[in-house]
Amino acid sequence: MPRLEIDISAKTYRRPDGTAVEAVRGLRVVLAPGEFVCLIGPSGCGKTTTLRILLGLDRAYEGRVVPDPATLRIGMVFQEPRLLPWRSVEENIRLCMPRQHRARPLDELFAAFGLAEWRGRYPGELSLGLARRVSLVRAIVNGPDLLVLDEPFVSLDDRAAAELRQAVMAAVARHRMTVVMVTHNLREAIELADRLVFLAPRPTRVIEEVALAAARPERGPAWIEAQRAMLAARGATA
Ligand SMILES: Nc1ncnc2c1ncn2[C@@H]1O[C@H](COP(=O)(O)OP(=O)(O)OP(=O)(O)O)[C@@H](O)[C@H]1O
Repeated sequence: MPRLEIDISAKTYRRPDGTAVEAVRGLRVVLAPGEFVCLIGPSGCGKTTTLRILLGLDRAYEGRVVPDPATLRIGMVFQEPRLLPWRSVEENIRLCMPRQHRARPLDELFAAFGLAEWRGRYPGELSLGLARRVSLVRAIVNGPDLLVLDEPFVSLDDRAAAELRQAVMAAVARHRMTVVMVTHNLREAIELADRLVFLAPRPTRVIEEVALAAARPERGPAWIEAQRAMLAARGATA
């Protein structure tokens, strides 16, 4: 994975009545290879718009993403796990693998993510936390260059969110990839990210960047709370 540059000088939507909605203006984020960056911003500021541009789903903007998203292998975890309901957990994962690799053993992968006992089950039998974990494994099974997580912990209870954070850490430890996560939750961002990028209200841009140097396993609750309090005192908000 090379260095990733997201440079959006302007993104404007047109409402059906012709009026303009300026979603992004002058947003620039540069990610080092293997870096984990969290985008934190208020509701409606333009986070989804930025992710859609990063994923190559929206090309109607001024600016550029380098390298072109079309040339990258990207794994994506949406809030909605988007699993095929008529396929088992294992089939959901194998179906997104290249045909020539589909038969490869996945026992170790399922075990590493606590999914061994769930591989034969169907999405309708899974809790939201488990379904997102399956969606995470599906996103990384082919070794992406870039992993994009859109509010992955929203609507989970504390335990399910903690288990999913462990799974994200396991994914990052197992496979070196650049990660972009969008979140409203400052604590979760502090627990996981190498760098926090705070976004302004719409039209969004970067207002502050904070590097977090501590190794992830050393980020206990007291450390996370101290960082959060320090950022809150400086006026950085989620
Ligand atoms: N297709 C569209 N047409 C017009 N306006 C749009 C369109 N899509 C998004 N917007 C507006 O652009 C702004 C940014 O939207 P976006 O979904 O990117 O924000 P967000 O930060 O992801 O929001 P949230 O935190 O609620 O998920 C919002 O004001 C939204 O109403």
